[in-house]
Formats: sequence, structure tokens, C-alpha cells
Amino acid sequence: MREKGPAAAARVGVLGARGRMGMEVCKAVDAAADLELAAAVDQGDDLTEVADARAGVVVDFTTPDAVMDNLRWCVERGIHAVVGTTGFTERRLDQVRDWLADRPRVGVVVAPNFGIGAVLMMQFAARAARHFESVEIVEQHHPRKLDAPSGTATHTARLIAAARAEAGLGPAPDATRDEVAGARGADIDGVRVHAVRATGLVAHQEVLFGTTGETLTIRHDSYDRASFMPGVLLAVREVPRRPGLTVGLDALLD
Ligand SMILES: NC(=O)C1=CN([C@@H]2O[C@H](COP(=O)(O)OP(=O)(O)OC[C@H]3O[C@@H](n4cnc5c(N)ncnc54)[C@H](OP(=O)(O)O)[C@@H]3O)[C@@H](O)[C@H]2O)C=CC1
Ligand SMILES: O=C(O)C1=N[C@H](C(=O)O)C[C@H](O)C1
Repeated sequence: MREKGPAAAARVGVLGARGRMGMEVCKAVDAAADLELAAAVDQGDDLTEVADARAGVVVDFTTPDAVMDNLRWCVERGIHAVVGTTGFTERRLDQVRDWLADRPRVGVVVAPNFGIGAVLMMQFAARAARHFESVEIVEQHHPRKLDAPSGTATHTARLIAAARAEAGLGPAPDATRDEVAGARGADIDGVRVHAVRATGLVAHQEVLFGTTGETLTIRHDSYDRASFMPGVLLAVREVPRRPGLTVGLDALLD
């Protein structure tokens, strides 16, 4: 952590700082002229380090088990939060909205994926969804990932399901009668999602659409965690100007 002097705009605390994403975020914040890495906290460290260091924004890349307590702690102290950790159900998002109602100046950005290409992949998939009767998602990740399917795949499935419902599409055709459990993947709002884990992968997703005589495949690949950093830094800079809860990076990109 090096002091950058009075010109530095935001003091940033990183939670999950010794993890794969946390380490990358610390590097990116440290390298940004307008940001100061104020605190780097991981499992077993005391969160008060963040408050003592006067961090104005916290970035959380921890675990689905830890993130809600961290977020509540930040909101209660008036600290803005940028959250990449997965596991955000509608119920969890509502809980965050409740906390923020008592702290109307605090901003929280929760994004299932900070990769610009991944955000576009989700937007393209949502746009294509109404034109195809069949759709399946295949996500591929490194084998140390704790959750399946990925937050990105879950979010994509929900966007596609909403677009299908709006277009009046029913369930995708599927005659399967005998199934080995799991062979057809997870069912997220009626969209089948398949999760692959293999050494060598980072984060990848394909959305496969089908209709009579044609298919459309939309694919995104993150080969390096550096791919998430422009999105994370954008959110860090924007979150103080956006009170309340922002879900997804889309609004910030526009
Ligand atoms: N939104 C996005 O763009 C992206 C999101 N992710 C998500 O980010 C999360 C982290 O991923 P990744 O970095 O690969 O995971 P890692 O397991 O590498 O890192 C998580 C870190 O958080 C630590 N941790 C656990 N509990 C706490 C706590 N209460 N306070 C502080 N630190 C804690 C872990 O410690 P320990 O190992 O000791 O438990 C670990 O060092 C996942 O949910 C992943 O899906 C990942 C990439 C991109
Ligand atoms: O754990 C990961 O690595 C990733 N997690 C996020 C997710 O679950 O969607 C984002 C990206 O896919 C990498």
C-alpha cells in the first residue's frame, strides 16, 4: 500500500484480499492514480481495519457465505460497496435494499460479472432470447470455484427467462423421459444450465439458441482475471455517485 497524496480520490478497502480476485483488485487499485488502497482484509482479519483506514469504498470478492455480513457492516458505517461475490438471490438483494433504506446516501453495486465482454454477452443473449424456441447455457470455470452454476450463468438464465416470458414463449421443447440425475443440467427459471469445471479454465460461457434450421451461439471467455478490472474500477469510481442498490454493470456502462 503506497500513499499517493492528496490528489487520490477514493480510499478503497478490499475484502477477500488474498483470494484470486482480491489480489488482482489490490494490484489494480494500487496502480490507479486516482485511487488509494487503504486496507486489504481477508479471512481472520478484523473488519475494523477498513474503518480505521478511512476507506470510503469497499470491494468484496469473498464467498457467498461471508458477503452479506460484510455488506451489512459497510452499509451501517456509511461505506459504499462494490460486490463481485456470487450468491445474490432476489431475497438477498431485497435485504440489501432494506439496509440501504436507513442509509440513503450509501451506494452498493452488485455485479455477477465485471467483464465488459461478459456484460455484452448477457445483453446479446437477452436480445436474442425471444427469437428462439430452444436455449441452453454452458458455463465453464476453474475447478476451485465454490458455486455452481456460476452467478453469471444464473443471471443470464433469469434475463433470458424474462425475455421469453415477455414474448409469450413457453417451455423449450425437450422430450427427455429417462434422465440420469443432472444430465440435463440445472433448471434456472426454466432455462437449462450446465456447469463444467476443469483445470486450465478461468471463466467462460456459451449461450446456445436454436430454432428451425439454425442455431446461434454467443460465447464469452475470460482468460485472465485482469479482464474484470476495468469494470471493477469503473464501479469503484461510480458507486459514491449512485446511492441505493445497482445490480449489474449495465447501468454504469451506459
Ligand atoms: N463478479 C465478477 O466479475 C467475479 C466474481 N467472482 C466471484 O468472487 C468470489 C471470489 O472469487 P475468487 O477470488 O476466485 O475466490 P477465492 O477463494 O480465491 O477468494 C476469496 C477470498 O475471500 C476470503 N474470505 C472468506 N471469508 C472472508 C471474510 N469473511 N472476510 C474477508 N475475506 C474472506 C477467502 O479466504 P479463505 O480462502 O481462507 O476462505 C479467500 O481468500 C466468488 O464468489 C466468485 O464467484 C469471481 C470472479 C469475477
Ligand atoms: O468464480 C469465478 O471465477 C467467477 N465467478 C463469477 C460467476 O460466478 O459468474 C464471474 C466469473 O464467471 C468468474
